Amino acid sequence: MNLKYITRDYEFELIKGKLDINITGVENDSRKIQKGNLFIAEKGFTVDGHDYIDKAIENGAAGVVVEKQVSIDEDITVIKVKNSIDALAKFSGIFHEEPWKNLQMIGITGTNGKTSITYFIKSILEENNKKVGIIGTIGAVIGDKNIKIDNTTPNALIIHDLLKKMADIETDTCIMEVSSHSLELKRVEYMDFQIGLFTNLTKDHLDYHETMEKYFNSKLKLFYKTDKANVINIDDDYGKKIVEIIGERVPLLTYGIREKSDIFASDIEFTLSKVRFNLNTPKGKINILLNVPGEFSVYNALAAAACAYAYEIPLEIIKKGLEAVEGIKGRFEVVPTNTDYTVIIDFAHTADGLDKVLTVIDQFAEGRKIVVFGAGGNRDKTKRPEMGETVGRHADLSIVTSDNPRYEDPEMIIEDVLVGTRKANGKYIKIVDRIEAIKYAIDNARPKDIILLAGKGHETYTLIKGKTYPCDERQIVLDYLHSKNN
Ligand SMILES: CC(=O)N[C@H]1[C@@H](OP(=O)(O)OP(=O)(O)OC[C@H]2O[C@@H](n3ccc(=O)[nH]c3=O)[C@H](O)[C@@H]2O)O[C@H](CO)[C@@H](O)[C@@H]1O[C@H](C)C(=O)N[C@@H](C)C(=O)N[C@H](CCC(=O)O)C(=O)O
Ligand SMILES: Nc1ncnc2c1ncn2[C@@H]1O[C@H](COP(=O)(O)OP(=O)(O)OP(=O)(O)O)[C@@H](O)[C@H]1O
Ligand SMILES: N[C@H](CCC[C@H](N)C(=O)O)C(=O)O
Ligand SMILES: [Mg+2]
Repeated sequence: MNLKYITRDYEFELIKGKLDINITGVENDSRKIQKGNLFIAEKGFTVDGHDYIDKAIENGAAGVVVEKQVSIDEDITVIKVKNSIDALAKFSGIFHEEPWKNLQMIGITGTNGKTSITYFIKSILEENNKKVGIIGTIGAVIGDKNIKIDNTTPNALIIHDLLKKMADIETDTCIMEVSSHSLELKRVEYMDFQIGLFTNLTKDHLDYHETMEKYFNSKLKLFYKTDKANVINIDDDYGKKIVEIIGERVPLLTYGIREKSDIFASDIEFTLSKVRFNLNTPKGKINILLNVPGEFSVYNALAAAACAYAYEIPLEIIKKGLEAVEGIKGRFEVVPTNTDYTVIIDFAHTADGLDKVLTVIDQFAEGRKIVVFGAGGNRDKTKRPEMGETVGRHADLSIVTSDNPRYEDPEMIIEDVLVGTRKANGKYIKIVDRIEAIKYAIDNARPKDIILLAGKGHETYTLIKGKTYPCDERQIVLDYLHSKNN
C-alpha cells in the first residue's frame, strides 16, 4: 500500500525521503520488521521504540514514524507525528482496510464480567446462525482457531490484524473486551462499534488510572464510539452515571435486577451450580435456566440478552443460546475431584469479584469455606487489603498466597493483603508458594467443605520475575489427589 495513501488526512511532518513509496506492512516492533515495512517508534512503559530504529532499518524498514527528534543517516523516509500510538492506530487501521467496518462490532467494558458476557453473546449469536469472533482475556477466536494474545485488549496493530483475519473468513460479528487501558492507550482509537456494553465499575487498575474518576472516564469513551445501541447495567452507580452523561446519543438499553430497566430478571432461584430466572423484555418474557450460578451470572446473562435484543433476536433463540453455555473456563469451574468436598476455580481478582463469588458459596456451603488466593504483582496495590478483608469476612480459612508476583517481592504483596485479612479477624495462614497452598487446602479439607482457588481462573501459568512457570490449578489438584491415593 502506498505511504501517501496510508498517511492521507493525517497531520505529520515529512522529515526526509519520499512519501510515494510502497509499504508492505505496519509494525511497531523492530524484531518483527520485514522488508518494506513501516516502523512506528513509540515510547513504551519499559523501553523506547526510538532506540530500536537502527535495528528496524537493518531488518528492512522502508519508512520510520517518530514522535521525537532523531537523527537517521540512512536514505529512508522519516515522518514525524504528534503521537506515535495514535499514528499506529490510524496507519495500521488503514493498512488493514479498516476491517471493523465489515463486522458487527460489540465492545464490552467494565471491571468484572466482560469475558463471561462475551461467551454468552457468542452462544446466542451462533444459535442465530452467525459466525462470531472474539478478542478478550482468554484469547482471540477466529473461525475455529484459538489464538493466544498477551492482553485482554491488545494494541491497535494486533487488533486490526485479528479483525482483518475475521473479516477475510466472513465473520459476521466480533465481540471484544474493551479494557480501560485500551481506551486510554488508543488501542481502539479510530474504531467504531455498533454496540457498547457496560457491566460495572469497582476498584481495580488504580496503579494506572490513579483515581476512580479517571478510571470511569476512560470507560466512558466507549459509549461515544457506538452507532446502534448502548447497553448499560443500571443497577450499578457508574452505569447510572453513564446514562446521565450519554443519554440517548444512540438507542439506550438498560438492564438490571433492582432498578427499573428495559431488560430485567425476576423470580430468581439459585442452586450451587445453576440459576433459574425470568428474562423480561419489552417484547415479552421467557424462563431461563443458566448452567452457571450466582446473581452475578444473572447480570451477565441479562447483558448478553440485551445485546441480542438490540439485534432483534427472538426470545426463544436467546434462551437456547444462554442455556447452551455449559461453563466458562476458570469462571466458577468445579474441578472433577470425586471427593466429599468441592474444589472451585474462579478468576475473581478484585474485592468485588471475590465478594460476588463468595456470596454464592455462602448460600450453599454446608461445610467450611477455604479460600486460596493472592494479589497480582505490578498491579493496583490499593485493592490488596480490600481483597484480604473481603475474603476474611466470608471464609472460615483464608490461605493467603501468591498470584502472579511479576517483578514484585511475593512476601510484600502478601503483607499488603494481610492488612485486610487481619482486620476481618478470620482464621488465616500465609503460604507463599501457590502450589503448596493448594496442597495445604486439600490436606486440610473435611467433608462438605468448599475450597475456592481464586484469581487465576483460566491461567495455566504463573509469572515470576519475567519468567513463566506452569501453574494449571486443575492439573495440580488432580495430580496431588492422585499421588495421595497411590
Ligand atoms: C503497561 C502496558 O500496557 N504495557 C503494554 C505495552 O508494553 P510496554 O509499554 O512495556 O512495551 P515496551 O517493551 O516498553 O516497548 C515499547 C515499544 O518498543 C518496541 N520495541 C521493544 C523492544 C525491541 O527490541 N524493539 C522494539 O521495537 C515495542 O514493540 C514497543 O512498540 O505494549 C505491549 C505490546 O502491545 C503490551 O503487551 C503491554 O501490556 C502488558 C503485558 C500489560 O501487562 N498490560 C496491562 C497493564 C494491560 O494492558 N491490561 C489491560 C487490562 C486487563 C483487564 O482488566 O482485563 C489489557 O487490556 O490487557
Ligand atoms: N457481573 C459480575 N459482577 C461482579 N463480578 C463478576 C461478574 N461476572 C463475573 N464476576 C467475577 O469476576 C471474575 C472475572 O470475570 P470475567 O473474567 O468475566 O471478568 P472480566 O471483566 O473479563 O475480567 P478482566 O478485566 O480480568 O478481563 C469471575 O471469575 C467472577 O468471580
Ligand atoms: N486482567 C487482570 C487479570 C488479573 C489476573 C490475576 N491473576 C493477576 O495476575 O493479578 C489484570 O491484568 O490485572
Ligand atoms: Mg476479561
